[in-house]
Amino acid sequence: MRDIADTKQSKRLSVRSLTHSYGAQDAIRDVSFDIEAGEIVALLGPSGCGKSTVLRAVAGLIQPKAGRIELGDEDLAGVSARSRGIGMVFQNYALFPHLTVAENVAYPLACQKVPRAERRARVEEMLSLVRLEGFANRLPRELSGGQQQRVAVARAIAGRPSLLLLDEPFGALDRALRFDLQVELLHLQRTLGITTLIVTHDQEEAQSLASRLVLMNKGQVEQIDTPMAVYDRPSTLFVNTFIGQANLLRGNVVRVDADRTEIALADGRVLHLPRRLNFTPGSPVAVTFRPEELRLSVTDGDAALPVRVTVSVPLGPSLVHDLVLADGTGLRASETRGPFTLLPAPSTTLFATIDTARCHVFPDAPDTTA
Ligand SMILES: Nc1ncnc2c1ncn2[C@@H]1O[C@H](COP(=O)(O)OP(=O)(O)OP(=O)(O)O)[C@@H](O)[C@H]1O
Repeated sequence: MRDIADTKQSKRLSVRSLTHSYGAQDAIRDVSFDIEAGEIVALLGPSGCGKSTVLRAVAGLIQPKAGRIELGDEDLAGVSARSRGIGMVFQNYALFPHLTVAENVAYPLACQKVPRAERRARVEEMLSLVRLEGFANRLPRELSGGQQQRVAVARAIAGRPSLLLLDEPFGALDRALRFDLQVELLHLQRTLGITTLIVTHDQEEAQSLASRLVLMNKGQVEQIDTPMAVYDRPSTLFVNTFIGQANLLRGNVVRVDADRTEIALADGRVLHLPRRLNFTPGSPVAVTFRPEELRLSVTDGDAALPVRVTVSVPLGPSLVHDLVLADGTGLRASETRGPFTLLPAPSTTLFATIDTARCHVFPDAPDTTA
């Protein structure tokens, strides 16, 4: 372990204005982000948003139409995939089926012409890192899915890459195993300090592994921030609705004062937000708020919205309520469950108050909706 940790040569990855198209349609446009040496960053976004295209370009598997990729001080434009010093683990990046576990892990070392004795020592070290010491002579088909992915990780890091690329590495595994492997990967990544880019469409995976997220939508970057910042301070409506759960109400700005903004909702009720927002009166807006930012009461209040309970579900320590407004708009509220919390009966009418200090407001143009 000390051997590899001491000789790590993690490098900073810099991606600038990366653009690529397959045929006439742009797959990614003007994508820029950096990963500091030793950092783990997740590319996150819905299916088809261009995550794998970015990864393939970084790996050297496709030649991007425009943009610049640098690893350390080196521009990767003219560097072949093999010579980039990058380790890769893909969801379906199959192990060589006819080679044993040890031979699979040794493969990149053989390509690098590492002497046989050193190769053997390195394979042992890698298998111990991924906790597969006793499995060296097995064939891949004699391993479980999780064990196979561990071998794939061992193979990817055996060549001491300066960058590790992971594309949905645990996508094929069940939830519990996925979690175990995520924890192991995080430990491994921290031990070795390898600069890592992970692609996933699973936001929990991204949030639990990465120090920063690159949120992509329709081929473009929407926000780059820490997991907490993208949740608390989403910069676009897409990010707000993609990360975590968000309720959405449409309305129009009716008045903007120095310290408050009034928004008329579709049903005529007016929300008073305790801050000045940068909208002109008349602007159509989308108001969003998390389920935990909606408070329910049995009595009507000043700015409360009457809601009908569809269903209330206890989820561990929380109680989640699905609600519907008179115009049919669905809302979700969640509250911490106490020993005396009662489940409201379906169809009960309650009054919902939005935490207007915490809700977000975005321009409501068709192209900003998720
Ligand atoms: N080889 C290809 N030929 C043509 N179009 C492609 C090719 N690969 C990807 N695309 C298209 O480019 C866009 C981006 O695809 P990409 O695979 O990068 O998305 P993704 O975010 O990784 O999706 P997923 O999460 O489903 O893997 C999509 O519209 C996809 O259909």
